[in-house]
Order: sequence, then C-alpha cells, then structure tokens
Amino acid sequence: MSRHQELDVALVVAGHGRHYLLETPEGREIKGHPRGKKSQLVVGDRVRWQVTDARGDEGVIEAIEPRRNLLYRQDEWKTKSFAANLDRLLVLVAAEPVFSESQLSRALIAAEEARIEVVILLNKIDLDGPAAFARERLAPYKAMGYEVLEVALKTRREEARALLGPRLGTGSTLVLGPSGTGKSTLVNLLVPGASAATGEISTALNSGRHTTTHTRWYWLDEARQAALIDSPGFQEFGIRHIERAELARWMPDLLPFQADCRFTNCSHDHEPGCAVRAAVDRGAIAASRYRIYLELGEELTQKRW
Ligand SMILES: Nc1nc2c(ncn2[C@@H]2O[C@H](COP(=O)(O)OP(=O)(O)OP(=O)(O)O)[C@@H](O)[C@H]2O)c(=O)[nH]1
Ligand SMILES: [Zn+2]
Repeated sequence: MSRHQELDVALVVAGHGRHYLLETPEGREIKGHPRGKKSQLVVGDRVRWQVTDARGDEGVIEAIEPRRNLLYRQDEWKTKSFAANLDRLLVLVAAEPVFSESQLSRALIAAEEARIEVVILLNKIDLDGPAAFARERLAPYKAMGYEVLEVALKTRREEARALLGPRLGTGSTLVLGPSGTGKSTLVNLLVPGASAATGEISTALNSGRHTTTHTRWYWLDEARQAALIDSPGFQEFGIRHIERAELARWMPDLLPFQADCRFTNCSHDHEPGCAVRAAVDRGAIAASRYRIYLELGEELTQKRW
C-alpha cells in the first residue's frame, strides 16, 4: 500500500501550467501544486493531496492514483495528453465545415488503442445538402460499428438535449472536434454556465479570449455522475505512439480481414495474398479508409530523425 493512501483524494478538473484546479469529493475547489518540477497530471486524474494553507483551499499534490486510461496524441516532437480516466470520447463533426476523414480516423485509432468507447456526433443536420454528403462519408464508420448520432445543436436544441442527455448521462465524456463544428454550442447546451466559467479562466490567465484555452471538466448533473470534458482545438492528431505493425488492429473495418492474409506480418500494402487489399477491391472496405491506412502507415514508418 502506498504511503499516500491515507491522504485525501481529489479530482483534477482543470490545469494551467504548474497549477491545477482540484475538486474534493464534497465538491470544494482546491488550488493544487504538484511536488517536484515536472508534472504529468491531466484533467480526469485522481490525486492524493495535503492542505497547505490555513483556509484549506490550497494544497500540495503528493501522488497520482493509477489511471484507467489516458487519451493522447503524439507527433514527431511532443506528446500531448487530452485527459485521463475517460468513459467515452465524443468526436464532433459537422455538415459544415467539411470534416477531415483523416483527422476523424486518427482520433478513432487513438481511442481504440486506449480502449475508450467512441460516439461520433454529426452536427448541423439542418443544412440539408451538406448533411447528406457528411452522412455519406460517415456511412463506412457506421458500418464498421461506430455509433453515429445526428443533431442540430443550434436550431433543434431540445431534440439534441433529449438525445444527448441520456447518452452521456453516466461517466466522463471527452469532446473533440475541429474548430467551427459547434463545440462551444454543445458545451453551452449541456452545461449551463459553461461560457461564464471559460471566461473566468481566460480572465484569470489574461488570455483575453473567451474560447477554450484549457481543458476543463464540467459536471452534467447535480449528483455529479456524468461529466463533459472540453479541450482546446489543435491542428493535427499525431498518432506516433501507434505501432506500425498494429495499425490495422485499431481499424475495425480492416481488422477482420487481416487474419486471412497469406503472411502473418502482412503490411497490407504490396504483399501477395493480402486479404485486406482483396476486401478493398471488392468494396468490403471503403477506398477512403484504405487510403488513410496507407498514409498513416507511411507516416509511422518514417524515421524520427
Ligand atoms: N446551421 C447550424 N449552425 C450551427 C449549429 N450549431 C452551431 N452552429 C454554428 O456553427 C458555428 C460554430 O459554432 P461554435 O459552437 O462556435 O463552434 P466551435 O466548434 O466551438 O468553434 P470554435 O470556437 O472555432 O472552436 C457558429 O456560427 C454556430 O452558430 C447547427 O446546429 N446548425
Ligand atoms: Zn494483408
């Protein structure tokens, strides 16, 4: 048993640089400072802490509890963690702007590898033409087993709330979505007062912008059974942490075929007797997904320096 076992537990609900906002089981907010120089804490972490001030609202973080999972991205230069101890990932896409299938696939692969359940949410279905096109592009993802929900977060608010409320009603959900898809609209629909909280943090940090600049945990209900985690936008979802040889394993449409390849270490690229390529040829795997597989495979094969 760890020597920190007798200390109080708290949840990391936000982090800015070297400071963390912790929440006690009673719902009190504590300003937490990690011991040591480098800190690896992320939102969703549970920590053991010890009070350091007379009022009891500041403390030092002594230890981090083991994580159930951690979602992160990794490019050539750095690793960026999104959050820990997630029950699901909600990938938000929209009819407009047209979403990148590569970015979507990257998020799904990272979630599969981290064993985190995924829900794909298509927003702006009030835009008929673009929505039909988006649906078409999402069809392969539905076919490979992903849950795809559809909403118009701005124009059909009650309908969206009725659909998402129960679906996200337990556990922690991280929301990822490119800029302009309606991430703020989603958070504000489900978390009354969220924009004020974002503003407060922006003011405190002098960032002056009322967009999400930090990852933040929001409770969805008073009983604090369900949470939504909002995180800032990013350019590219690097998946350098995925093994090249394992890539197809995290792609549910490729996975069932690879056992039938002639070579057990088939890269599904050029080898004879490749069952994955045969499946692509007869349309059992979407051409777009195979293209993404090849691109990602290439990326993961490149030397790091
Ligand atoms: N037509 C339509 N527009 C929507 C819907 N939901 C959001 N929008 C619009 O889409 C734009 C982007 O919405 P935001 O919620 O600001 O998107 P965001 O993803 O937070 O974008 P960033 O702030 O750039 O990160 C806004 O102009 C919204 O009004 C919808 O259901 N239908
Ligand atoms: Zn193969």
